[in-house]
Amino acid sequence: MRMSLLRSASQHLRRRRGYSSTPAQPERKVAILGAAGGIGQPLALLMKLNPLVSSLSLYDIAATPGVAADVSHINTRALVKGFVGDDQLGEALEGADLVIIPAGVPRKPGMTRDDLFKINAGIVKGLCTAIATHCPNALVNMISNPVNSTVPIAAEVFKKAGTYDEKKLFGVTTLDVVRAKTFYAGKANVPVTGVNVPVVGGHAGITILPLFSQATPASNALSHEDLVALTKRTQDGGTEVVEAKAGKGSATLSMAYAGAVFGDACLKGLNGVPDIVECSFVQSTVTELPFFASKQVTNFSSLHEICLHAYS
Ligand SMILES: NC(=O)C1=CN([C@@H]2O[C@H](COP(=O)(O)OP(=O)(O)OC[C@H]3O[C@@H](n4cnc5c(N)ncnc54)[C@H](O)[C@@H]3O)[C@@H](O)[C@H]2O)C=CC1
Ligand SMILES: O=C([O-])CC(=O)C(=O)O
Repeated sequence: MRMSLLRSASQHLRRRRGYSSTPAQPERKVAILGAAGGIGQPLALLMKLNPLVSSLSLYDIAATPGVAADVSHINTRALVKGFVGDDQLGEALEGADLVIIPAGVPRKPGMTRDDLFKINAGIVKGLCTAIATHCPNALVNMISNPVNSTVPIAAEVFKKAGTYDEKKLFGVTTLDVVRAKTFYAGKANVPVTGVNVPVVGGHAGITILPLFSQATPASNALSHEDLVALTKRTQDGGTEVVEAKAGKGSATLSMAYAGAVFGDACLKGLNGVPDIVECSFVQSTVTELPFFASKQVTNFSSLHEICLHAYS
């Protein structure tokens, strides 16, 4: 009796967190486009470890079958399939609930994210055209840079195809939040696990605006100079990694972690878990800018219908 009560209480808790293990657990297909890359591979690993994923579709223009074979041996729920080349893109996307896009070239030292625009805009345009055809209802998490431009490009592609739903398109700015939390905890000398810092604006240089005034737990140990230095370090976090990697790309492992955190929040939203809050670069009315990163609460009034409420 005691054991069965404990079991049912634990199942209830898991269901509330979106990790139900009952037969009613929803099937969720996640597709990663650019899955063979520096971000794509560790992101594939992390999504394979996520119990909310039932099907994981790994697509790239290069070498995905090897990555898929490797990840598929891990004994977790998600069934993994690898797809490669233009011909297999449609099959990779068919029925996806969530599409995560880290496809595109990364920066080298001396470049800005805007220098990636020409090549990555074309890649994103092609991939979003296929999403509009094969999984028009999917949530889209855009990682490819420059996020400040690739998200509006994706929106235009979806508008042209007649499938645009602004509540389903997200620029992934979670890495800025991850960095702000880490740097703040270090400076304020508080345990990082309990720290939260909203980051608004965009995902490039001074458009990245960490709101340390709203950080929790609040710290009065930090001087104005500390806050200025923390803000600058968060804004320059990407460049710090690009320079440290000295020509061998930009952040991949921390980005894969951040992408997995944001992807998990989207899946929980789809599963009806209430009040999941993450910052993201979305179509917005918070400022006069058409797109702006701010805190988003994901709620689902019905399956596949996501309602995002921006906080100002
Ligand atoms: N939003 C963010 O916070 C961050 C964004 N990034 C961006 O993510 C992107 C990827 O970075 P990495 O993984 O380091 O680069 P990478 O070069 O290691 O991997 C990119 C992958 O995309 C694939 N690819 C290229 N064109 C494709 C297409 N049309 N369809 C499918 N796959 C395609 C390549 O074959 C490669 O495997 C870059 O644009 C980078 O700037 C990187 C870090 C943080
Ligand atoms: O800096 C870059 O090029 C990659 C990126 O967006 C980041 O690490 O925040």
